[in-house]
Amino acid sequence: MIEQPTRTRVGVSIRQATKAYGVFRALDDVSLEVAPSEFVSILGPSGSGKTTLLGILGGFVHPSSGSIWLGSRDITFEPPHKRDIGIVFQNYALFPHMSVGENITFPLRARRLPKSAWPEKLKSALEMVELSGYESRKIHELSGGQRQRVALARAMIFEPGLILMDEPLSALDKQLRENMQIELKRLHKRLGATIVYVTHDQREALTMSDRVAIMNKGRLVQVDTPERLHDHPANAFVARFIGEATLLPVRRESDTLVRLGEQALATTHPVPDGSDLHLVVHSEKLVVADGSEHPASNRLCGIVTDTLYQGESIRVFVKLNGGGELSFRLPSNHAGRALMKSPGEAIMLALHPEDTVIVRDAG
Ligand SMILES: Nc1ncnc2c1ncn2[C@@H]1O[C@H](COP(=O)(O)OP(=O)(O)OP(=O)(O)O)[C@@H](O)[C@H]1O
Repeated sequence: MIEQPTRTRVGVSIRQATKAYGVFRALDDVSLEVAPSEFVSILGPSGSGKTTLLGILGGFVHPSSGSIWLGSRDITFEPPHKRDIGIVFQNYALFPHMSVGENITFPLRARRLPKSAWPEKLKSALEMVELSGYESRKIHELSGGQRQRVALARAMIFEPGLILMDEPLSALDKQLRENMQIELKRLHKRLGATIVYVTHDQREALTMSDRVAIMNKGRLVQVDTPERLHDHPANAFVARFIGEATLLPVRRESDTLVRLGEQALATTHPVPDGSDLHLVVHSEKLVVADGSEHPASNRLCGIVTDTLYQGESIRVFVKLNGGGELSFRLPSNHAGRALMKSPGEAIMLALHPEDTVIVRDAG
């Protein structure tokens, strides 16, 4: 394994960037600071502006206003090849007629680095992605995961200050994709490169990133650690987008109390002001109330409407007595099955006040 101590670790700063196409704003006043060595994912629904944001970082899209900084350098008007940025695309964009070695050293050729410096750089790039000995192979002789690693080595060989990735794993099957997520995360830890990663897969973003930036309609809605995003979404849009959550309308009673129908629910988190409030119920935070739950837990009563076997878990759908529906999961093991109810049976669920999260509507 090779460390790359020579790598310049720089942060990137997007300042009040807007991209307008006529009256439509693909990006609307977006500011984002990515720290040196940080891994930040951009996550959002289709058309929310992720690729546009990556494009203005890479220099393929010119912002209508605002500026882009790489460390202390204003790169807003620099062409892509002068930006010191490595890019990995979804389809890898490898040259099929070239060998692995020729593909990886391509950026050195493009940058006119003396040929005498290539072998050493190629050797460490191959070691970095664990493909030593593959330099003569043709691209079509590689697996999807290996191709992805070649693309990564090619993006990293010139030691760029910033690496941009646009859905780089989306063409891989589920198993390989999950392995590559872990591999990429390890690689990032080892190399300390600054990475901005676009994905529409929330699980991928939560798994890999130091922070995730959630986009909607050209704007950043929340930029936070995966844990904060999941457990403390800024609003109903983020709550619906992250994790498996049901949102139920509630009324504010006090700073620590809301009402769901006639049922009072306590929370340890300050209840936001306003009349458009929702309780965020993540299925994994609900437990069947069987006496073993925390005594301060909120209780939700209802009738089981359906059960769905999903391999590692059983998803149980419940119609609440006060109106509203939600689902929760039981592990598909002996203990889980012991708590199972059949459709038509009454059930009581417990939700700890710390897991009782209230958000405002997206607004
Ligand atoms: N050249 C263009 N002219 C006009 N509108 C554009 C142009 N490029 C992008 N857009 C619009 O800007 C919005 C954001 O597009 P963008 O490609 O950044 O979204 P995205 O979040 O990457 O979506 P996806 O996940 O589908 O790739 C979309 O509504 C798109 O139609």
